[in-house]
Amino acid sequence: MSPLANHPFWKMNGAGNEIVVVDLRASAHVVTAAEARAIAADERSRFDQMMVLHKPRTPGTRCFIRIYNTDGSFAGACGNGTRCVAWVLSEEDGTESFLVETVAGILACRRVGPAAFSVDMGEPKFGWQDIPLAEEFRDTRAIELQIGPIDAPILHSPSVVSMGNPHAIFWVDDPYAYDLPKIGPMLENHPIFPERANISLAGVKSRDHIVLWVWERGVGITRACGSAACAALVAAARTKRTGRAATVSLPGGDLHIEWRDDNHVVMTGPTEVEHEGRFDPALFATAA
Ligand SMILES: N[C@@H](CCC[C@H](N)C(=O)O)C(=O)O
Repeated sequence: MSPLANHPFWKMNGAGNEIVVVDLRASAHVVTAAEARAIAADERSRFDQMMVLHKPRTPGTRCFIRIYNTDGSFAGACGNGTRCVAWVLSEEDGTESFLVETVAGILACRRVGPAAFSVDMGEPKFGWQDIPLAEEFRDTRAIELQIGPIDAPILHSPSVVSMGNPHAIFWVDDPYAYDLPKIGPMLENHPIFPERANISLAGVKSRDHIVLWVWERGVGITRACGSAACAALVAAARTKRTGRAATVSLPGGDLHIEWRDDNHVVMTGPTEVEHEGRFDPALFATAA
């Protein structure tokens, strides 16, 4: 039987981003990529990201979180998923402010409504080696990358940012005017991104409003991406397109992003529980 069977499980979403939370704090098991893919492949547990809770690694934190994409790959950050974890932890003991940890660092979570949370997503990184990129670019506000005919590119000159995971943001008038399902995977897997990248089309509507459509690394098109919303706001502010706070409108809903003067990026948004229970052992009859 799978080591995940009978452990607590929540099927949730964060602004439409499909999230599964699994509580393995009572287990030493580390979910394999094959197990993650099997879970994502079953309608009862399909996800864009799976957030697996492990025992805390750092005193003062509630848990260490491993983040898996649909394809079984690891991710360093997941804003929408972290808000869903925050809901689980707040419901567990009634607290409304606490710390969690991912490979990207320690994140402060705060309940701001019955189903709304703010997460300090940490500090953005802009160095070409931090994104990472395969070659040096001194100004990551706009790098030399384009797609389409050389003399009439479809998209070009993206900003790149790391929020603990790699993001490329292309600036366009109408994000939905592009065939992102077709161009997304070409850009995700472009050799300039040695760890692949999340690809966003961003339409700046005002100094405090961005419309965003995202092709996520290891997933595809999603209805929302919290770390992409953070990356887009930071990149927009760096390039003087917006101020340091904005509403980011994604297909699944709005997120509020603030890039504070202490360089931390705070994301605020909704969570929703779709169903919860314990992992069904039969689900893993097929898992390798
Ligand atoms: N949807 C997430 C992003 C998850 C990770 C991303 N696909 C990656 O591989 O970096 C979010 O809300 O941030």
